[in-house]
Amino acid sequence: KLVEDYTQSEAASLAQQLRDQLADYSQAYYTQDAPLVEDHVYDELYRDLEQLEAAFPVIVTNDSPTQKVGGQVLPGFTKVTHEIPMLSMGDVFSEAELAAFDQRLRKNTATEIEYNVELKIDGLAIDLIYEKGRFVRGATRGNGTIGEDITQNLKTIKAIPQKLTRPVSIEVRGECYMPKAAFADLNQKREAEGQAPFANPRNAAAGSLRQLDAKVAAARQLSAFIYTIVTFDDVQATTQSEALHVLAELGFNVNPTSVVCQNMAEVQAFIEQYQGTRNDLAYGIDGVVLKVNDLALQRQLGNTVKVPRWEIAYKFPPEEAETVIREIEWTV
Ligand SMILES: NC(=O)c1cc2c(=O)c3cc(F)ccc3oc2nc1N
Repeated sequence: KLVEDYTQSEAASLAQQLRDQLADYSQAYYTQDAPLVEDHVYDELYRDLEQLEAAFPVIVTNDSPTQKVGGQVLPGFTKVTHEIPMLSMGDVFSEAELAAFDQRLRKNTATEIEYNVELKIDGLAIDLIYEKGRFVRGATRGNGTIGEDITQNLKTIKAIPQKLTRPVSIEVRGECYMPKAAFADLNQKREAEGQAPFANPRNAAAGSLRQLDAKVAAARQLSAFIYTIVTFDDVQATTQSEALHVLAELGFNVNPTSVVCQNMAEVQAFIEQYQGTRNDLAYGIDGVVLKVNDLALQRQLGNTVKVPRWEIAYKFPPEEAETVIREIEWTV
């Protein structure tokens, strides 16, 4: 049937079927790492939806995948207030400091402690707010209390769902990053156009999210991993590892490599595993994050003015330095 042969209500219901199908396909593609259909199938359905919405503009919905790429260029970013401050993490650079963190915690708490250990994605922190399962606002950390509203740019990131698998109202946080391959492509283009290349994927991601024209941000192939549930009105979790499962069930892209460790020997094994193989990852990491797994204990330990007491980031030695040293050894 040609688009013109449909009545408006037929077009509206067909468009919604297409949107639901496309949402299932992109969710599977970005969260289960298991595409349900070939890309060309997705593209054909997407084009059908675009044609239906072009023929009947009134049927467009704001969560339609066709609306992911922003419309007008913004004059600037409006400010947003984080009701619950977005803190940064304390960090340590040696195993000794890491052991001291662990000792200090164990001294302060009567109960046993297990950690949820996660890769430290080298990107920038983002805050996402969903109302009844729909993405309504995305923001940068800013100074922790005042951030910038970058909803329009975050809507262009395929790994950030417009609609959750359940109509829950929730605030979550994660890391927006540029995959290494996208970073290499972007710098190749920039050098071909005589523009200065970005120094690293983190700067490239930050620069892309600061774009006032969402079409530019959309072209930057950004991605995101979500790692924190901020509000628990509509969802429950008692540990960080459980919270990550809940986030994945809701349709968020969650990094698959975190593990629960009972002691520092297990933490050390995780560090050694990933410090050595970080070059094989499709995204940049600059360390690992240890989090007290029990959420009630996290709340009991609380935060200092700047950082949570219940987590620490262990930073890997900078890899650039290692390669430079290796080259010098080679020439000698
Ligand atoms: N870069 C990261 O991969 C990463 C970063 C943070 C944070 O910055 C962070 C900051 C907080 F105040 C609390 C929890 C956090 O958890 C985190 N977890 C992660 N995996």
